Amino acid sequence: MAERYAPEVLDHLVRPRNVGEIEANSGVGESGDTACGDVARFTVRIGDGLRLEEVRYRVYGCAACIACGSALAELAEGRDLVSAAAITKDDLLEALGGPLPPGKEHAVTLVLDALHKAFEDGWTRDYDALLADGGYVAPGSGSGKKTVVAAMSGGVDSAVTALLLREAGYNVVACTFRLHDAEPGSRSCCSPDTVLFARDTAHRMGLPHFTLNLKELFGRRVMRDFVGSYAKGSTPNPCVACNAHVKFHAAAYLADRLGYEKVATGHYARVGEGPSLARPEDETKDQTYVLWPMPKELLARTVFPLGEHRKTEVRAIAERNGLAVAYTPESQDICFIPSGNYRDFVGRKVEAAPGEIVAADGTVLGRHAGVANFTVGQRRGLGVSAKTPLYVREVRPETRQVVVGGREDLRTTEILVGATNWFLGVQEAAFVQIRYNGSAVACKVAATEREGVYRVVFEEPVYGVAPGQSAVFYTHDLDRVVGGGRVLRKES
Ligand SMILES: Nc1ncnc2c1ncn2[C@@H]1O[C@H](COP(=O)(O)OP(=O)(O)OP(=O)(O)O)[C@@H](O)[C@H]1O
Repeated sequence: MAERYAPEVLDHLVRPRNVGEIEANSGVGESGDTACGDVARFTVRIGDGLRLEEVRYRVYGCAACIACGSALAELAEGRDLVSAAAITKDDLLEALGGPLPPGKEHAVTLVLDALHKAFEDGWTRDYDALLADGGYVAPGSGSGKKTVVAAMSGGVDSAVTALLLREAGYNVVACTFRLHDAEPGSRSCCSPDTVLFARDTAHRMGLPHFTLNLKELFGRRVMRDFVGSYAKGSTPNPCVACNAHVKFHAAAYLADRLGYEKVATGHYARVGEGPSLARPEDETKDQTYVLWPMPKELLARTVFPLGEHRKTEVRAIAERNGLAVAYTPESQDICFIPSGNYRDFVGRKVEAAPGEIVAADGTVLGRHAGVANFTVGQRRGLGVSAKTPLYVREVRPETRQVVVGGREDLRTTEILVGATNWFLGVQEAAFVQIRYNGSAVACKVAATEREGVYRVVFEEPVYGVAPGQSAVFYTHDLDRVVGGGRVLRKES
């Protein structure tokens, strides 16, 4: 650690480069806050070929921050965007003649973050197409180069994904999505600290990194749907909604803007012929169930490197390569509810309207505070006592009734499935899986007179199937996903 500023730092202080603000800019980024005393603001102008024509900075803070801002602006200007996104803390320190004195290292993080936020702002300004209702599905650039945008959450799976792709000879750009405002102090994938951590991880691997702000899209397509589903008496799966509308579209959007061909995530799945979705090597981590709604055009340009690996190997790869993410815990079920208490989360968003708890014959057994607290198959928290265990059979939001019954009443032998997405021909569907960790049961699938709606008859009964759940169909060898859809309400 240096005891005093290097001559290069002093030079930047005496002759600061690129100070100012670009009026007609392509992106603005600010980091720090006046409470801690240091604020850095970068403006960038991006020209043809994604070249950083101009980079300007302003810093309100200590000498180290000012010198770092000046050095970073000078380093970045004139580069192409991808190369600027790969500038590391060490690159910046090298430009400043070596390490900063103790207590000043934060300056490097501050200015890099402000520059990256300017890039983030630039992408955000331009993605009306991404926010459009149909989502963003490009045909793939097919430039012939091995190029890939790897979605990096800050966890071990996506870090190893990027590493494996780099080792396989791809030009990799890592990107992290801000999906929601993480609850303060949480280790969620979207907390500001996690974005910094993901960027740091990418940079340590020598990879450029971008952040995309997808809060609006995620709020609209995932969180609103999540809350709305409970209020409508149906059971949502936010990971499914995110894969249907957000993650892959965003990665493909960035890939298209960069002229990159492929997109990758750290999901445990394979891309089979067709293309179709195939089960991964590690059956204990199989994520094909939540990937069914991926548009086929996007699957065609997707790589899942972890499909060939077991989780234990993935951690070992991370460890061998000295990645700090090697020991990160498994991510929680729902990324925007780190506490896991989704009833509480929904309860804060939906105005509760009380109603009746009834038996199938209409007998009133009790009262409840709101239908959003119930889901089919639920046993706990009914507030009704009976000699034999009671379960929620049905939620009727229109009459605010929750219908309960015994376990046998949950027995289901047939369902209707809509909003389907098929990778292979429907006739190949031989098994269906109704829950993420459930097992697949043999079934027969037939089209109905309603377009896009299928009748699925189970060969053995399934208990507690809720409307809104995903029904995912597999081939007779159980290896490939034929397609999937959402379970419809009986009367719909
Ligand atoms: N906020 C995010 N930004 C970028 N990519 C993300 C984000 N969240 C998830 N992903 C991508 O989706 C993949 C699957 O997400 P999931 O939430 O299942 O995480 P995971 O299996 O715990 O993976 P990881 O260990 O990488 O966090 C991740 O591996 C990553 O590629």
